[in-house]
Amino acid sequence: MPPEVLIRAEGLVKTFNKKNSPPFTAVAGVDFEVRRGEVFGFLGPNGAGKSTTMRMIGCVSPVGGGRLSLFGLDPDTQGPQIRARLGVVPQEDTLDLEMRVRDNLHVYGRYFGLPRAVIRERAERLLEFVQLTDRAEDKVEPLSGGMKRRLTIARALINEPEILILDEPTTGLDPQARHVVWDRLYRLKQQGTTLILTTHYMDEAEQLCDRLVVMDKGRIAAEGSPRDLIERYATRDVLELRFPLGEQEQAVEKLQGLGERLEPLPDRVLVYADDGEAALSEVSTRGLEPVTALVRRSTLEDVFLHLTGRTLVD
Ligand SMILES: Nc1ncnc2c1ncn2[C@@H]1O[C@H](COP(=O)(O)OP(=O)(O)OP(=O)(O)O)[C@@H](O)[C@H]1O
Repeated sequence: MPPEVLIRAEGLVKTFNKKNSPPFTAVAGVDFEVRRGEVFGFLGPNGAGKSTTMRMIGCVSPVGGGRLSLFGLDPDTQGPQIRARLGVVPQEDTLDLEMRVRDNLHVYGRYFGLPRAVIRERAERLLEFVQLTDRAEDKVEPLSGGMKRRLTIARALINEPEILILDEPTTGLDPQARHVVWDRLYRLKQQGTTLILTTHYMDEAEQLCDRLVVMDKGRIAAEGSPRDLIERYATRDVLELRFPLGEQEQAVEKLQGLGERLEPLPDRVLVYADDGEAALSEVSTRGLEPVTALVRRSTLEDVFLHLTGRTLVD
């Protein structure tokens, strides 16, 4: 049996009316399905419409047009029933900084109307899960960014949600803290929780997502697994060449026809070729002397560049 579809969006739209300016469409008709047990990602740069889409999924912002259903329910009329089955980790931490770590979980449990004994048991289990047991009695304020993010994740799990929604879960964290968060999210997936996340980090999308949509300017540019997308929209290798100041334009002329595609960026030229090493030796055959030359595998960043002509992080 194919996995159950938990979220279905068809032609989903969100338009904001702003004073003294024309209406702005942040989400311009997107279609996607999220299946039980998968990690589904929205990858795109700032302003692509990811958070706006998440807010509609989280039933905190009304659907502006098209259709959206979660668990077969309608967010317009059945928001509370849906919210009871969701966990939400917003982009900005909204923890109570003056409160102790453990109390942040207890307050949330009471918000969901859970019995005290259940809250106590779950809070301890979740603190253990996010590795904050030894900080349970501390105030939230002095915790590191990574700890706060983990506590927000624990808080979002207090109602044992079927779907956990994470809006940019590791933005602003240092590399080590990001890896700890990724590890916990991976564990949740193994335990069967469906995860939806937004990110503008291609490494995060590649590490975590089973499937993702590439979003740009309110639209979906492509959909698939990270591997599918790379196979479909990029070559196996990329050769990155940097030339002395002012010499790139001339070099690009000499590079014409090399590999499948050339992508001149302000500070370097990308040569898309399945065999990067062979392309590199052709560079010197053509009499070019780059300052640096690097052969690497294609990533989702290359997919995004191909689809939109821009890099993910400006
Ligand atoms: N309440 C609002 N009123 C007016 N415009 C809005 C509102 N919310 C979002 N927008 C606009 O909609 C566009 C999409 O924003 P959104 O936050 O969904 O993008 P995003 O892909 O999540 O990017 P980010 O990574 O910056 O959160 C932006 O241009 C934003 O300014």
